[in-house]
Amino acid sequence: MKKVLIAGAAGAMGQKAVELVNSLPDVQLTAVLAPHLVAAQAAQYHLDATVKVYHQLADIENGVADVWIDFTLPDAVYENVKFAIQHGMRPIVGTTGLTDDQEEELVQLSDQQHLGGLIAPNFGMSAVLLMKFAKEAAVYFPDVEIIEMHHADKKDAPSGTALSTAKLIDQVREEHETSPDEQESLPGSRGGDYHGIKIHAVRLPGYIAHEQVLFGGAGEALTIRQDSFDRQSFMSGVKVALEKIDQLDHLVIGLENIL
Ligand SMILES: NC(=O)C1=CN([C@@H]2O[C@H](COP(=O)(O)OP(=O)(O)OC[C@H]3O[C@@H](n4cnc5c(N)ncnc54)[C@H](OP(=O)(O)O)[C@@H]3O)[C@@H](O)[C@H]2O)C=CC1
Ligand SMILES: O=C(O)C1=N[C@H](C(=O)O)C[C@H](O)C1
Repeated sequence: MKKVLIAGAAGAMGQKAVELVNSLPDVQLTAVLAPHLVAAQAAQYHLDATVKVYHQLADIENGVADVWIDFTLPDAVYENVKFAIQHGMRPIVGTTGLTDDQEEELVQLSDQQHLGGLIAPNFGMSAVLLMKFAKEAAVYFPDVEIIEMHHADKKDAPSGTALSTAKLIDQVREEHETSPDEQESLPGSRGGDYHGIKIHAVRLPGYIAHEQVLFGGAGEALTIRQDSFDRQSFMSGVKVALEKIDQLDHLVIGLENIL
């Protein structure tokens, strides 16, 4: 039986992860890290009496779990995952906002500890396919912009998925000039800029997680779009990660690399 700790168990994604782990026969939820969850709320969050509730990293006991699932916040994820690896727990990380340097440090640390894991900016199949198709299209359409749309509570911008999409496109598209004399009469109007790829982040109630990649060519355009209408859409990816985690001998970046 694989023992699992969920960090961020009281959050929107953490609650879905608790439901998933509770539904699987060969894994057991043994602990959660949830800073503000009090004992009286445990049942409401589907945590049975055997689940240990920790409020801070320092309290977590050795051996409490084999796997660390992280759906927390951009400013917490690095310390959490470092702690997990240092204490022998294989990380499955959905939290976005890790910098390239932090990701690299965690990969090195997991190599030193001979511990595999996964960091995935998106566990949804539609987003994984969108990124794959966008990378393919960018070879033929180097002019591209990204629009991501999320719920109003999202803390980070742009989304991890949008940033990953831009990085994948950047790997394949040919060097080319963007309009050098462009001027913004309202600062920020043209969006964020990743190596010349504009990223626009929309935050509105009613949305969950959506992305469009717009390619423009001479007299034609191509739009690739994905929509996550429900957070359940991310759970099939987390389930695959749980199934494969023991076979990973490296900290893998991207769900597509374990499918
Ligand atoms: N990879 C993927 O497929 C997906 C990734 N995400 C990402 O997952 C992350 C979480 O999203 P979401 O669930 O919507 O966010 P929420 O704000 O709903 O939940 C975040 C949770 O993290 C908890 N938390 C805050 N600080 C810490 C800490 N230091 N240690 C442990 N827990 C902490 C919060 O607890 P409290 O409120 O008590 O402070 C809260 O319950 C985001 O980065 C988001 O981008 C989201 C969807 C899909
Ligand atoms: O915060 C979210 O909701 C999501 N975050 C991830 C991201 O930043 O890409 C994945 C998905 O877009 C939902």
